[in-house]
Amino acid sequence: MNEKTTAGLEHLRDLIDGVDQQLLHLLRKRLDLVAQVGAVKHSAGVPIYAPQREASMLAKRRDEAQSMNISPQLIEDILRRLMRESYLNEKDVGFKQIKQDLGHVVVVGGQGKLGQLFSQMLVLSGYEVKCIDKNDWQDSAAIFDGAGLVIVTVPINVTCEVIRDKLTQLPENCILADLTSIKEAPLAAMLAAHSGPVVGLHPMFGPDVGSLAKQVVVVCHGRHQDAYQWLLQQIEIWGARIVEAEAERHDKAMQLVQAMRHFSTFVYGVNLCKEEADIDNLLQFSSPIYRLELAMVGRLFAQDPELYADIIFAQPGSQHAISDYLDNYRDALIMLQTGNRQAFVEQFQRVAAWFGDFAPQFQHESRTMLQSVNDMKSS
Ligand SMILES: C=C(O[C@@H]1C=C(C(=O)O)C=C[C@H]1O)C(=O)O
Repeated sequence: MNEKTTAGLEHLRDLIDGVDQQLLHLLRKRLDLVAQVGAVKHSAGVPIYAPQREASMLAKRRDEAQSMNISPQLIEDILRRLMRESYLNEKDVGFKQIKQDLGHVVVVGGQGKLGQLFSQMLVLSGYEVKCIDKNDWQDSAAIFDGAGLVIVTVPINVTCEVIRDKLTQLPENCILADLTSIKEAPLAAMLAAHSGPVVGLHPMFGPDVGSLAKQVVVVCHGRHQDAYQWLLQQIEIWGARIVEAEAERHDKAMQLVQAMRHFSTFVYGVNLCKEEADIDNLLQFSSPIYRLELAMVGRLFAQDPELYADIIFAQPGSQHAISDYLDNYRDALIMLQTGNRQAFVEQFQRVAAWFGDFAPQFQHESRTMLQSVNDMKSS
């Protein structure tokens, strides 16, 4: 490389640094505005996440980008990342308290990670929260006295037992709710233990989410919906979307969405371990999709085995879903063993037709994810 070109390059790089610094100032300005939005939302009780505003803003910026000869996807990516930052910043000012005269909240299992997250959100919304953990039952009568809401978030395998044995003496108008990832049995146990308002909740996220914006909370109605409607509204203010479901259908879906999926991820990990796969080496040869897949498998093993055992063992019906999967795996293996390439292709086409429009939609979505996996590489 000759001197002159290098000097030219250095000059351009200085200009780029200058533009990036301007970008930083603009980002600061945007974050300050978002903080103001957060304060206004807090006092008005407006949800942190505003999907319509986001959609219309993205559409306008995409159009403008197009007319400036900038890729619309580029501005969309940048704005989506900024909006994620906004949710975290808006959270700092706290949330409007929807129910002023509730009395306190008791979180049963308050030391668990999900219990801590919900306690934090409730405290950020002005509620007084008391926790009960497994060693605190001797004081429970005093803790429950005057409670307006009791949230049960203990391991699945003891949930029904705790409800049945410990939650029969709650104040009459107190709301009893649970956060268990299965719903039918805990809901029935709550309805039997308590004659006041009852609601089953299933937050469809782990405790490591930075914000509840865009997350889903499944609601299975129990009794006296009018009495706990404010709680659903409060959760919406935190940014989450409420999805109503019937307990039995929810549990059936969980056999596929959770039990079978986590189980196959578990087996994938077992297989890598038994094969003594060299992860460093695999990563070197990995495409972004493989890296993403490995990350999804690896992240399971960074978490609590008890939690996954609970989820997988929670419903007897999950065995059938998992065993059907094994049958399909075996059938597919037979195609391979018998060299039946044609059968493979035909099966593939059948499944593709069954996915229908979802297949291209998923391809599109995953492309963006894969690109960000690639962006994260630093060598
Ligand atoms: C800033 C707001 O809150 C959120 C963040 C947005 C942003 O960063 O642009 C847009 C919509 C909301 O989901 C708002 O409501 O305007």
